[in-house]
Amino acid sequence: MSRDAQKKLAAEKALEFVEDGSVVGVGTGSTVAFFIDGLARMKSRIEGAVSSSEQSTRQLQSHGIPVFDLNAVGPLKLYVDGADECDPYNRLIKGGGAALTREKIIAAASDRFICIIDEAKQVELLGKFPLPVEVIPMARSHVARAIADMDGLPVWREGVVTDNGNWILDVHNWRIQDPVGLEAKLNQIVGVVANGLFAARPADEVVINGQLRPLRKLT
Ligand SMILES: O=C[C@H](O)[C@H](O)[C@H](O)COP(=O)(O)O
Repeated sequence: MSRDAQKKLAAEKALEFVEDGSVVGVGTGSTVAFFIDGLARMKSRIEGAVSSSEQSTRQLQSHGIPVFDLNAVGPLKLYVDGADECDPYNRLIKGGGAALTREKIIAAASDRFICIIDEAKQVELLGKFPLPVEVIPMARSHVARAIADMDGLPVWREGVVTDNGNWILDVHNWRIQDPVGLEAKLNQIVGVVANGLFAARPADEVVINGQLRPLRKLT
């Protein structure tokens, strides 16, 4: 099956968990684009969506799906989003599309986070995909030096400005043994807005090959 077919299959499975009358949290990316197209088919059954990016907002609105401010709707029952990497414990690297901060906010504000991926995103250890870190522009060099001190190799994603007006450093060279620890450590660097590790709040379920994989507890 092609990667696009796998993405579509995952998106279609996630649609089964959208409740009538609900406001759905919507992520960003090529996998979520299939989910939004599916959501359009059932738009009369939902109240609307909270969007994690300008890109997703445009797609939702082009289908006539109302987009709400998170502050106006409170905690969400369901958030659906893709990922760049996923480990066996549903911990993720996200932010390949620079939407990590808003994605993390919506994931935190949702009861249930279903992550939709294709097989190529599955890894044993996170870090082959460079870890995106959103930084306040004036702090770029400061944050880069702090990351270099942690043996990371930060590369500025030049030309990219996030929806929040910030910049992205992509960190190469890390094989991430302790995702929860690294996520917290990066958040301590002054000038970091958010990092693309979703480990403290992993996905509750991952949809892969059309199957829902529940959270596997760390022993
Ligand atoms: O910033 C972007 C998001 O974290 C996406 O969820 C992630 O990059 C996966 O995108 P795609 O479904 O296009 O591979």
